Amino acid sequence: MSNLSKFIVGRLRGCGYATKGAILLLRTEPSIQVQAIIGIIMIILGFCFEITNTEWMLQIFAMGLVMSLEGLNTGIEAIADFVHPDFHHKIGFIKDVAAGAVFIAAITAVIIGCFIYIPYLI
Ligand SMILES: Nc1ncnc2c1ncn2[C@@H]1O[C@H](COP(=O)(O)OP(=O)(O)OP(=O)(O)O)[C@@H](O)[C@H]1O
Repeated sequence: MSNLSKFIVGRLRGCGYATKGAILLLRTEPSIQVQAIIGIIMIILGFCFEITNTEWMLQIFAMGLVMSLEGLNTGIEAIADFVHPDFHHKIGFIKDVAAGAVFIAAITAVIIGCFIYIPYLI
């Protein structure tokens, strides 16, 4: 197999693992499930209010940002529990800052949502 073929097969395999991970997140993580439901509601609202292409881009970007950070947060929590299952203040710090990153993204998404939808409502 040539280097190019090996590269392409490797990347395709990587995409397969990543898809499996995304499905695993959606099937097992309540936070991601809630975010996915909110995302579906926002998509329906987007069609109802006929938002512009730029607004769609911002909305989809905000949703992707929150859900991808939630996935990273889940991974960090899993690593923390694996390397140190017992109580430790550093594990608490690690989990708190990872959750804090999701919170910042969620606040950002809410602000973007307000900028998009409030003008349609007033
Ligand atoms: N091993 C630990 N040592 C110290 N503090 C911890 C530990 N495990 C959890 N905590 C504290 O409890 C909080 C919640 O942790 P937990 O792992 O339950 O996260 P969670 O956000 O409830 O995750 P999920 O609901 O996705 O399982 C952490 O942010 C941290 O402050």
